Amino acid sequence: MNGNAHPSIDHGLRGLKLERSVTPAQLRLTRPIGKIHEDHVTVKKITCLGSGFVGGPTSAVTAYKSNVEVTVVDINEQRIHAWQSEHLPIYEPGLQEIVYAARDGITAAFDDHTSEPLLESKGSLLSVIPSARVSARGKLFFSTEIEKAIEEADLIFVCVNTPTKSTGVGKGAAADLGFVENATRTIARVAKTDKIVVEKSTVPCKTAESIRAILSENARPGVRFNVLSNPEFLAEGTAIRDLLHPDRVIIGSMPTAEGYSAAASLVDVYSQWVPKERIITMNLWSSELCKLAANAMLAQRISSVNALSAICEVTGADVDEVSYACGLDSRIGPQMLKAGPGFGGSCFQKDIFNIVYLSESLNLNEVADFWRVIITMNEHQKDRFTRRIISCLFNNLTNKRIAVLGFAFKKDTSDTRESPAITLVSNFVAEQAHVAIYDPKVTEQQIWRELVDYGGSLEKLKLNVEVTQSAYAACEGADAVVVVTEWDEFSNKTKLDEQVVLSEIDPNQSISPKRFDKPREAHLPSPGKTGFENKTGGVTTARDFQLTVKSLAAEVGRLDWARIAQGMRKPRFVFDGRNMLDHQKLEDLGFRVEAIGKASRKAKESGN
Ligand SMILES: NC(=O)C1=CN([C@@H]2O[C@H](COP(=O)(O)OP(=O)(O)OC[C@H]3O[C@@H](n4cnc5c(N)ncnc54)[C@H](O)[C@@H]3O)[C@@H](O)[C@H]2O)C=CC1
Ligand SMILES: O=C(O)[C@H]1O[C@H](OP(=O)(O)OP(=O)(O)OC[C@H]2O[C@@H](n3ccc(=O)[nH]c3=O)[C@H](O)[C@@H]2O)[C@H](O)[C@@H](O)[C@@H]1O
Repeated sequence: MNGNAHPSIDHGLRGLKLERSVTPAQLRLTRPIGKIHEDHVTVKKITCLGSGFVGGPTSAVTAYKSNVEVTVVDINEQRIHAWQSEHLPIYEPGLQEIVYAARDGITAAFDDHTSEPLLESKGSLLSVIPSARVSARGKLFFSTEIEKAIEEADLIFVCVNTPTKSTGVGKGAAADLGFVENATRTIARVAKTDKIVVEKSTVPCKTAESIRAILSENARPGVRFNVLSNPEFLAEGTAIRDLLHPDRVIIGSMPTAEGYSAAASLVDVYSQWVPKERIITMNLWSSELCKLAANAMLAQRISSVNALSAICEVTGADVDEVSYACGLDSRIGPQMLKAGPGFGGSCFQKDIFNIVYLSESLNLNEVADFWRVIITMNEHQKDRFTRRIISCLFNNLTNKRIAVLGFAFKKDTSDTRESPAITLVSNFVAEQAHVAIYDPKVTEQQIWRELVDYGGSLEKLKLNVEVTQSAYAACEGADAVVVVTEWDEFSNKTKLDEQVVLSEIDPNQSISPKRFDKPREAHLPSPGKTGFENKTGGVTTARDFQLTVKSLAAEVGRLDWARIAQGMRKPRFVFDGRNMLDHQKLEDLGFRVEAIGKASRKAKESGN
């Protein structure tokens, strides 16, 4: 066997003809994880370094679903204290329920049939069932004692941040690996027994080589480390679902007996809740690169559809119809084709820069240019949206009040990193508008922090920006409402539409909740014939779907757009940055609606 190849991959691919008819699923099945290493350590205790958007939810689900005890530590003690409390430091649907179960032993608030948390988009079920607390202790711990937690663990997840470098060589492009290096050095210094070190943070290809070097050079005598790559693919807002039902789990190891043995130990942990055919083993460098590759490809789809949205706005084509039609091609698929104000979040931009920098370092300049255009397009989308707003508002924003609905980079998360809202608000302020911001989950402090980081002093910002506690307060007296984040509560689509969808469903049929998100009822595929798979690739039962719809129907506080209309200055503009609103209904209420990827009123009036 080739000494550099992983046997499980070689076994699978040897003799396999890669014809178009070979589906990814078939390819996966050719990599039998069961064959990897019989003789390996059974993991009893995991320590996770980093309690952020990945470390927290990943640890909670691991503790909840497996028989392993998980301790999460962080250099940010405040964050750990929040994880130990009733007010978790991040918002993610279902997270609170899973943490309460795994940390405190609470057993209620779970679906009787699936044993999964009943996910709600508003509030926590636990608030209505305080008596659900039981005395049994959970398997999830949050601690500030980093060294003790490292010492006790068999396996260590490294889930620390890897932001884009802001100074020095590679500034603005290369990943800052300082946090990974510090974490690695702490492990090397503290560990008194052998450890499996799992790189979960997203890192440039070949980082595991540096981690291995630091660990082996600094290890105490007799202590051995095994480094694995196990990138995380969860998306914020659906993190719990993604962790419970991942499309795939990737585990990269060194092509040595020790490497395979370490991989087998981690496979054992995941196989307690992930089907074996979804756990893929491969070499370390493929594993590191496939994470960057997945993000770059996903971001590329969004920039592609956003580029098309610009053409739609001028021609009168409708971007929702175009992307829906493209998504029906099974080779393209329906996900990540929603036009918007530009992608945000902590990873897409950072990881594309990462690939750009890697390509340039390898003297692959055309390759670097190819990936860089995705970011250029993203910036262009935010700029285009700003210009459209200015143009509609008679080329003048001075002293006009703009209500910005949503500040998080997407719905169902409190995360604001790289949110398009930051750029849009800053652009409006530069035009001397008065901006009123409302977001249901982002704190006022966080909004100020982002705006100050983007540029500007807090004192000056406060002259032109206010953060309100309700959407109505933000919209009162406004000249325009700009919907930036697609929070369900901003929707004016009736629950009746949802019930119609529900009534079409045969309860015995396996269907997907995703169709619920389709932009128009007329676009819904006929139930049971074509049903989309959900993001995790799994389908859910009609019963689960009905539960989802029921909990949505029970949701309180959808915006009353008639009330908003009453308080606004005329003409009343709504800029729908997410194509989430029923435009006809808004127009009936006297709004002028402009939306991404839809012909502007001006273009329509001039007959385009
Ligand atoms: N946010 C996301 O949706 C996803 C992020 N990732 C990747 O996962 C990694 C972590 O991302 P997030 O959780 O979003 O970052 P985050 O910034 O929310 O959390 C990272 C945490 O690590 C802590 N930390 C830093 N150095 C430490 C050390 N030496 N010991 C203990 N704790 C330490 C920080 O204080 C921070 O709380 C990044 O590489 C990111 O690219 C991967 C998939 C999804
Ligand atoms: O490495 C990461 O951090 C993660 O990055 C993304 O997850 P995330 O950034 O949390 O959220 P996405 O749902 O991918 O959305 C990213 C941005 O794209 C935008 N988007 C998404 C989908 C779409 O169709 N259109 C669109 O504009 C969202 O509004 C958001 O601003 C990937 O989806 C995850 O698989 C990956 O693990």
